[in-house]
Amino acid sequence: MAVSKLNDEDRATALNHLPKWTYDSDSGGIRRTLKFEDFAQAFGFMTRIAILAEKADHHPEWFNVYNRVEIHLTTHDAGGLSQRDVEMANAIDAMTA
Ligand SMILES: C[C@H](O)[C@H](O)[C@H]1CNC2=NC(N)=NC(=O)C2=N1
Repeated sequence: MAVSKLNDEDRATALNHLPKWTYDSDSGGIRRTLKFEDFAQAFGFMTRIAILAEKADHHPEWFNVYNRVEIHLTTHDAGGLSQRDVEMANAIDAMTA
């Protein structure tokens, strides 16, 4: 399914609803860092996201050290932030609320 990059206005609106995420103008994506109690909690979270990502065919870029997970969401096919990233960010927020 074709997916397009959000324009500036739609991106600003989306980011207003995602206060835990930071726009990275260099990459055109959004970032959030999460901290868990320990590695098992962090990895369990990553596993749940991995299942969602496979279903959505939309995959996060991420980095994990012990209890910290740094997530970067961008849409390679669109060359920046798309609605798919916004949906993934919302799913992540819902899972960590
Ligand atoms: C062929 C397949 O649909 C694409 O490569 C999907 C897979 N996962 C993806 N994940 C992300 N983050 N961006 C994409 O453009 C993307 N494309």
